[in-house]
Amino acid sequence: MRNSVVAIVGRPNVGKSTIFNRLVGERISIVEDIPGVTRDRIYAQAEWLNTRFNLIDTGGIEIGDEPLLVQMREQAQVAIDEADVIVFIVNAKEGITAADEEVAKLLFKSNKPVVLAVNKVDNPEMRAEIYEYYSLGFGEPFPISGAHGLGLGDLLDEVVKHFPTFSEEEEDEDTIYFSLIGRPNVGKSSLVNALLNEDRVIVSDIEGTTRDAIDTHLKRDGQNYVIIDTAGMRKRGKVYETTEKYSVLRALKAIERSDVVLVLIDAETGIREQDKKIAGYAHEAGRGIVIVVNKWDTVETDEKTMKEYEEKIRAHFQYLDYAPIVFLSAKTKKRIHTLLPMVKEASENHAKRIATNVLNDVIMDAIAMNPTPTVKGKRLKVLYATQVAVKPPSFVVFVNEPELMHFSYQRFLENKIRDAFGFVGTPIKIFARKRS
Ligand SMILES: Nc1nc2c(ncn2[C@@H]2O[C@H](COP(=O)(O)OP(=O)(O)OP(=O)(O)O)[C@@H](O)[C@H]2O)c(=O)[nH]1
Ligand SMILES: Nc1nc2c(ncn2[C@@H]2O[C@H](COP(=O)(O)OP(=O)(O)OP(=O)(O)O)[C@@H](O)[C@H]2O)c(=O)[nH]1
Repeated sequence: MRNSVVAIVGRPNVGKSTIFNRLVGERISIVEDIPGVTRDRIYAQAEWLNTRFNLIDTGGIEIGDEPLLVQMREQAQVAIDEADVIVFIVNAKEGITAADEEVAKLLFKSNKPVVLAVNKVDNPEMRAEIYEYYSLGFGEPFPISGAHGLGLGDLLDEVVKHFPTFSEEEEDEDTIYFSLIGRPNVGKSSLVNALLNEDRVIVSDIEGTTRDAIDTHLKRDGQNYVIIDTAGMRKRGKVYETTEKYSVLRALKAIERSDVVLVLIDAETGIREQDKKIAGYAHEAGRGIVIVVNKWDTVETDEKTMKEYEEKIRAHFQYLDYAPIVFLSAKTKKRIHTLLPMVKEASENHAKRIATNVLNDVIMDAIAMNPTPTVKGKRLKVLYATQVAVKPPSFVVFVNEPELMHFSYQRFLENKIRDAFGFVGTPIKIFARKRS
């Protein structure tokens, strides 16, 4: 089941980023610090009343040096195309401007649910002034103050009311959903085509669950696969679709629905900053990951090349140490046949459950080998561990004092779990919880 998507739209300086950060703030600060990922983000997960949703700050999508009105039209269009609910923000200190009216017109025509928020209403006296905003045609305006965190609860209550309901059957448990992400030109479409040509049994191209996402079905060795959003990958045209931020946004949506994400790297041009950013998102989302080095045909190879390239990747993507690397060529189809089995393995590991008794045997052996650390005279005691979730496999380790579980010891336990159960291709999560 996918999360609903909420997009924030409004003129520059109305407070979009302030509100975005308020709504997702805590989540952003708890995620691991992966270089380039947390900075200037326009997309994040948020939660309200136990409902998770994805939030887009369209203000972060800047389209070259187009004039303001064009920028705003494009941003509104992103919201209309991508979101289930749009939060339209205006500035109480400035009243309704011509640009507000222009955007309002576009949003109005789209028939998407729009919730109007009047920002910078920093004190109760100002609430009386919000009535002029009824004229924008979106019903009751919600007075908020992003800076002071006022009115956001009422606003979210209204937003959540408009979420569509998604049926659970949308996704088939026995099918492996995967997506290909990577910089423009790394060969995503070529690789999809290569996979399809190799497998004659293409079921069909059917309309995906999200608007204009086309899922491609294929079957190989009795296993069903769906490649997500291959249409989105091919689509080009609208001005905003050529911006880097927007292509990241597209990748994020595909990641959201994937069991496994193929992170493509171009062997010809090497690893770039943007590769790390994209891979970081996939890791953060907790999906299975396979790193694919495409265009391997362009590299002069001897017996050491692959090993050296692998070391380079490991150094650049340290947090992806669990991801297998496949070197191939979409063009010559060299080693293409190794890809789907790898995707399958990653997917199986991503969904794997370990019985509690077996898990505890491994943990206790690990502790016997490398006793728990002592911090300021207090020793960490591990009582027992249990797997609490799959996709990705998540473990809770019950301990006397969670603060005594140092990062390095947690890492040690993670490695032991990996050694014992072989979680190739999937991140795993470990949480220390108090139990006396
Ligand atoms: N008084 C007041 N100021 C606010 C409030 N919310 C945001 N601001 C201020 O408004 C200015 C613009 O806020 P941003 O969040 O950067 O606005 P934005 O819409 O993301 O702007 P762009 O990135 O240019 O599109 C900043 O100086 C904020 O501190 C608020 O509720 N009250
Ligand atoms: N030599 C070589 N060229 C390749 C390979 N795979 C793709 N290419 C070429 O790389 C270029 C880009 O390939 P695409 O498949 O369009 O790349 P993409 O990632 O889908 O690109 P965008 O749609 O822009 O995101 C094309 O000219 C391909 O022919 C490969 O394995 N070897």
